[in-house]
Amino acid sequence: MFPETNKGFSYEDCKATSDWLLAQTDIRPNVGIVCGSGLGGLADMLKDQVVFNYKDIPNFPQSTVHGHAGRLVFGTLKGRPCVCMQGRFHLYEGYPIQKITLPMRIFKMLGVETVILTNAAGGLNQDFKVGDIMVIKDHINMPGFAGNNPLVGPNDERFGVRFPCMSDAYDRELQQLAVDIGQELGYGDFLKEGVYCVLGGPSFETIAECRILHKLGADAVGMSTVHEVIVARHCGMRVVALSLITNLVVMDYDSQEKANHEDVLQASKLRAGQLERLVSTVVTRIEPNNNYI
Ligand SMILES: O=P(O)(O)O[C@H]1O[C@H](CO)[C@@H](O)[C@H]1O
Ligand code: HPA
Repeated sequence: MFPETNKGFSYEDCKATSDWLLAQTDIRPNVGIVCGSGLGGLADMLKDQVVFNYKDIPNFPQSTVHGHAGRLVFGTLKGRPCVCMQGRFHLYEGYPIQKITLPMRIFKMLGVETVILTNAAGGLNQDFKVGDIMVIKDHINMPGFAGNNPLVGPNDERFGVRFPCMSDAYDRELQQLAVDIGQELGYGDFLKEGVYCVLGGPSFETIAECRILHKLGADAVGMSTVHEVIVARHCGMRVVALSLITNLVVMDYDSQEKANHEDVLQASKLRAGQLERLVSTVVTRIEPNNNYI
């Protein structure tokens, strides 16, 4: 009934991968972190590291994008066991959508309860500046409008329900926690909240496309995160996601600005340290019993 490419990985495939990982480390993470473009330094914060190259992990795709190292790092952050993807997968790399989101199901099987995702994104909101950190409160899944959703294909109820709710995709308490911590750290001037819109990429948006996205209510645009969030929510993990605004999109035909990935990576360096501090503080305030301190 479903074409071969939509079948994704079975529960047993995912279990084989997570068992393979668990057999090689004593760390039992309850927080999973995904590093966006140029934000791989987040993984370097982990102590007592056990590192796996993606190429060595059964069933894992390979990272092909500059700024995504391709390593799964287990470790502790101020004593809290974590696992961190130093490099994620994107639709435009050519992998089936079920493959780019496979790590979320592996996270779940490793024992992860909370996923913290980061990304580099283009700012659509006219009040945003390069270097702003946006706490994502909602998303627009553009590829999903055309049926490109990671949950397409047979549904295995052991992962989650056939029709998962997405109106609560971004955990409100965790959002508030991120905002509160941002304020405490003195980030008020560059801490924003908003809606992230995902496109397939890899071409950046045209001026007309940016204008539409802005009119639709998106504050930032990128090529990731949303697919991972859908799969993470499907299997019941809580999600908080942060966009680093690395460029302002071009909305004006008189502008000479041109988006490019090297500038994105360069700009992510500006705030990488502060973003790392925000994420690590969020991690230390999440209790294993899912309460916040
Ligand atoms: O979303 P992350 O992985 O941070 O990467 C962003 O940066 C790349 C474009 O420069 C795209 O892949 C976009 O999605
Ligand atoms: O302007 C952008 N568009 C899409 N993805 C991005 N990732 C960083 N910046 C951008």
